[in-house]
Order: sequence, then structure tokens, then C-alpha cells
Amino acid sequence: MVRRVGRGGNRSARRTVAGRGPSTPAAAQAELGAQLLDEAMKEASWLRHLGEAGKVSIWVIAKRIPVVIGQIARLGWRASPRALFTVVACTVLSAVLAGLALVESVHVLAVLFGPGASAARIRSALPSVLVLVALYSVRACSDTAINYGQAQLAPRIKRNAEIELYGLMAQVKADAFADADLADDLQRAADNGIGYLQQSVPGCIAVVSSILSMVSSAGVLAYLHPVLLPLLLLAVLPTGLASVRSARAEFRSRLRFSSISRRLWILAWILIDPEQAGELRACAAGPRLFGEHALLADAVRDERIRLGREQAATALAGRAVTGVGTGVVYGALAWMLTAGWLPLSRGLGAAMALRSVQSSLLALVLSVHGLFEQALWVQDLTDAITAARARLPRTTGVSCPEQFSVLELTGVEYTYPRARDDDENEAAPRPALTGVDLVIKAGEVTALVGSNGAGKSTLVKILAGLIEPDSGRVAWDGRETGEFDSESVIARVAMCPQDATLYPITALGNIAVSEPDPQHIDRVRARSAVTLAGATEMIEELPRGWETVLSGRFRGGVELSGGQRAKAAIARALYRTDVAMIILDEPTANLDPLAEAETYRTVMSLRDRGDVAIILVSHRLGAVVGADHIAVFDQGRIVEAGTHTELVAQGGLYQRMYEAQLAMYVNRQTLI
Ligand SMILES: Nc1ncnc2c1ncn2[C@@H]1O[C@H](COP(=O)(O)OP(=O)(O)OP(=O)(O)O)[C@@H](O)[C@H]1O
Repeated sequence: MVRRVGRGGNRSARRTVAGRGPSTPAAAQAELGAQLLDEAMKEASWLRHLGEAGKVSIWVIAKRIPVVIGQIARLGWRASPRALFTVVACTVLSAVLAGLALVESVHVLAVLFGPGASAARIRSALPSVLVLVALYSVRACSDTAINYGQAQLAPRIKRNAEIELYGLMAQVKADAFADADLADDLQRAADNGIGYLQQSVPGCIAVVSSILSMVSSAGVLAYLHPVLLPLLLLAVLPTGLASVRSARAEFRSRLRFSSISRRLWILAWILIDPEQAGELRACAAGPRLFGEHALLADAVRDERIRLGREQAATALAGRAVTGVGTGVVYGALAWMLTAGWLPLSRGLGAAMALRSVQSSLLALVLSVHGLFEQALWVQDLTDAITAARARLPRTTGVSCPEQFSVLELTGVEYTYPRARDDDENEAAPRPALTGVDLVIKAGEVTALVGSNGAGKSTLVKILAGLIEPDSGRVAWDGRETGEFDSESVIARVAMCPQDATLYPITALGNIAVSEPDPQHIDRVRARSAVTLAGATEMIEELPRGWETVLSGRFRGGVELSGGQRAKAAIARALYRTDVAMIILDEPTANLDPLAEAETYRTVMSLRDRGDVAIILVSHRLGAVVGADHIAVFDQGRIVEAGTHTELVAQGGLYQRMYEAQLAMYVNRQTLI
């Protein structure tokens, strides 16, 4: 049993850190567990809105709710005007029918409790009973229509939001994702915003429908006797307040335990993920992770039990006060009946109306709280969409030329955007590139080499049009790329990035993934790309050959090795024949020596395409010996440039790196 968990921290754990260590191994274990829980309960960015509904005032909620309902109504109108109309019309109709049914019940009671013989009274009440049955039947149809309309609206609204959000995600500039805050915003929008948006549709309907039911029942009370209206407050207010308190306790608990729930989810995922099963056992990590899972799961169980107790106590107090209030109301009703202010039938009708208002109020409190929380997430989603819109690629209406002879970079500078959280750091972020000048020619192989973190991959992203320099110039045959639509530049570059991703589609689909329509895949071109990448044998040996899905997560699919993945990624780049530049960023890091040598021969042979510039990033300097031009990077700058022979003769960084690698093969003594 875990005790004393909370956002404020665990006192005993703190004491141990500050003072002497725990006395026994069991105490040490318990304190370690308490620290883990403390850590797990710190608020994370994706918890941003959870629990806010538990903190704000009722007035803030009251002002916000109509805005949300308006927003969802607008989305509903865009998604399906007919479904929205059905829902609105039937919600109003249901409330009116509920009121009419109450009034009709009073008529039935008036007849049944009126003068005359029993049989005659029952006969006289029959028409009103039939009307009552008709009213309830129509209301049942109306409620069904609301459910139907809601089932039509919610998925459409969700789908529209998905189209908008994922469409934007696929379009925003690649460097937008380097902005950790935007990436976080988009992730939250996808993980939570869309789901909450869908939930907010029934949420809005529940709120409107409970308000209308309350108004309708209150209207009936006023019709029975105006004095009953103020009495109503006595009967419903305590229930309302108890419900608000209980709902807030629930939200607060969710806030404190959401971080733990997320950890639990991640731990459970690690324990059951087939891909991680081997490593988990090899590292003997299973018992430790299982122990951590058990600790957190026990804490969640204890919290649910505690919450249940708190809510039961709140409900009991609410019920007790409501009981007193209801007693006062019924006392007043009895007095009105005996004083002749109200006939018996109306008194019974008033009791029914009171019950109806109480249950509608309960539903209203719960649905308003739920909707308020959903509204915060919906707002988050809207904000993320607006932020993503501001990061769409440049459109100028001018496409870049199909080819270039010379691509020139002059004084290129680039610094990655930093996260909002980093803004407080006083040190300015270090530029990834500074004053880069480089000339790239079609029909040549240009190699980019240098130390780790020197800026090679960043330059490659600029060449591919994925990011744009903060300053400096990138020009295709003298025309600055800023003149062109960003998309048109990206479309003219084939890229094989470091650690390329294979998608869970067929091998053929992966090689020709640049073809939007699978019907238009050129199989001959795909075969020749695979041959050039040295991957023919690998693909033909797959269980279903070209049609094998390249993911072990799917039935019949396979998981490729790192080297096999690299070959497929190279083939994917070589499939593109409509490009001005082919970029290979560390293409052979995972290849065996023979495959590596073969790949470099292929890369050099790409010069034969004539009008295509080849960019090769590599740490294997033996592989760039044959390049036409080599640029050596260090700390964001090009510090040396030339051919292999020229660079070795210079005796600088390149020569030192080359000699170091050479020594590994020819003179092991140098390394020892
Ligand atoms: N997405 C990013 N966000 C922030 N900084 C980044 C990002 N990518 C790279 N950097 C930083 O930019 C600098 C240059 O990185 P880059 O990946 O271009 O180096 P590289 O020469 O390709 O390195 P390596 O040889 O290790 O692949 C590094 O300091 C790195 O930390």
C-alpha cells in the first residue's frame, strides 16, 4: 500500500535525501517507490488542460459554455446541416413533449382524484391517458432521432478536423517540427484534441437537452402555481452543489493521477510489445519494470478507492441537505394543499415536476463539467491548427526549373528554432551553419564530410528545400530558390536520409512511395532501382516478394534488418528519375563491407545520368576518394574544400581524419 502521494512531494522521501539514509532495505524500497510516485505525478505538458475544469469558477464555466456550443454548432453545420437541424429540432421537441406530458399527467390525476364513481373517473381519464401515451411515444421517437443525428454528426465533425489537422501536418515546413513546442502542440492536438472534439458533440447535446428539460419542468411548476418556482431552488440547490463538488474531486484526482496513468500505459506497452520482448529479457529488465508498473498500478487503485469514499461522503451530505430542502418544499406544498391554494392533483403534479427538475439539474452539472474540459482541448486543437497554418511552405506561384547546371550557396546561415521552454536560457542557441559557401554541379558527386554535429545533415536539409536558411543565398543557375514554390523545390530532390523509415506497406509500395497513385507505379523502374541498390536478392527472397508488407507488426509482414532497410531506402531514392539532385546521407552506415563498396560504385556511376547532382554525406573517407568535390565541415563551417588529392596535400582536418581511418586497416599499431 502506497501512502502520502501528492504533487507537493513526499515528506519522508525528502527527509531521506536531506538527512540519513533509510534504516532497512524494505524502508529503502518504500522510499524509492515514493520518490518514483512523486516524480510520476509532476505535471506534464500533455496534461495542460486536464483538471482546469476542476479549478475555475462557476461563472467562467457559465460564460464559456455558450461559446463552445456555438463553435460545435458551426462545425456541425459544416459537417451536415441536415443532421444538425434534426438534433436541434428534436432536442427542443423532446423538452416540449416532456413539459406537455407533465401537464397531461396533472389532468389525469385531477380526473382520477376528482368526484364521482371510480369506474366513471377511470373512463373519463382514459382520453388523457391516451394523449399521455402518444406524447411519450413521440418523445421516444424524438430521442431516437437525436441519437441518430448525433451519430451522423460526431464522426463527420471528427473526420473534418482530422482532414484539416493531418493535412496541415503533412504540409507544414519540415523545420516546424524542429520547434519542440509546435511539435508538442500538434502531438497533443492529434492525441487528445480530435478525440475530445468528437466527445464534445454529445456533450453539447446533453447540456442543451438538460437545460431545456429544466426550463420545461420549471415552466410546468410556474403553471401549477408561481410560488412553487422559488421553492424549487430549495430542492435543487444542495443537489447541484454536491454534484459540482463531486465532479471537481473527480477532475482533481484525474489531474494528479494522469501522469501516473500515462506512465502505466507506457510501461504496459513495453511489457507487451513484441519488438521489445527480446531486449527486455536480455537486459533482465522485466522484473524491474514489472515492479514499477505494480507500484504505480497500486497507487491508482488506492486513489480510486479514496475518491469513491470522498464522493460517497459528498453525495451523502448533498442528499441530507437536499432531503431537508425537499422536506421544506413538501411541507410548503402540504400547507398550500390544506390552505386550498392548490388542488391535490396539482400538488402531485408539482411533486413530479420537482423530481424531473432535480434529475435534469444533476445531468446538467455533470454534462457542463465534462463539456468545459472538452472545450479546453478543442481550443487547444484550434490553436494548434492556427499555429500549423502559419508554418505552411512558401507559395509564390513559380515552380523551380526541372534541372540546374550549377547550384550555388553563398553565406548560408542557419540556427534551429528553440523551444519556448528554452527562452529563459540566456545563452543564444549555437548556429548549425555559419557562412557556408559551396558550388554544386550537375553531373558531379559532391561529398560532405566532417566531424559529428558539424552541420552536414542541416545543409542537406537546406539543399532539399526542407528548411530555409536564416540568411545567405541558395541559387539554381543564378535564380534564388526563394522565388519558387517550396514544394516544387522539394519535388526536384530525391533523398535517402540517415535512418530512413520504411512504411507498413508492400516492398514495391515502399520503393515507389513517391508515386501518389499506386496504379502508376513503374515496375520496370522499381526493378532497376532495386538492382542498382543491390537489393534484388533481398526482395525476391521475401515471403511474398515485392508484395510483402515491410513491417513485422502485420500478419504476413516482415521486419528487415538495418542493412536491408538501408538498401530499400537507397532504392527508393534511385527510383526517382525526375529529379535535379540525389542526396544520400550516410547511406551505407548499416551495410556489410561488400554491399558498402558496391553502393559507392553505384553512387559514382550516377554521374552518368549527366543532368543530376549527387550529394554524398559520409564518414567513410575511403568512399569519397572518387568524389569530384569534397567539402569538409567543422562546427557549422566549411573549413576545407577540394578533391581528395588536394585535401590530403593540405594536411588539415581531412588529412588527419583520412589517416586515422586508414590506420585502422593498414597499421593497427597506430591505434593501440
Ligand atoms: N532538429 C534539430 N533541432 C535542434 N538542433 C539540431 C537539430 N538537428 C541538428 N541540430 C543541431 O545542429 C547541429 C548540426 O547538426 P547536424 O545533424 O547537421 O550535424 P551532422 O554534421 O550531420 O552530424 P553527424 O555527422 O553526427 O550526423 C548540431 O549541433 C545539432 O545538435
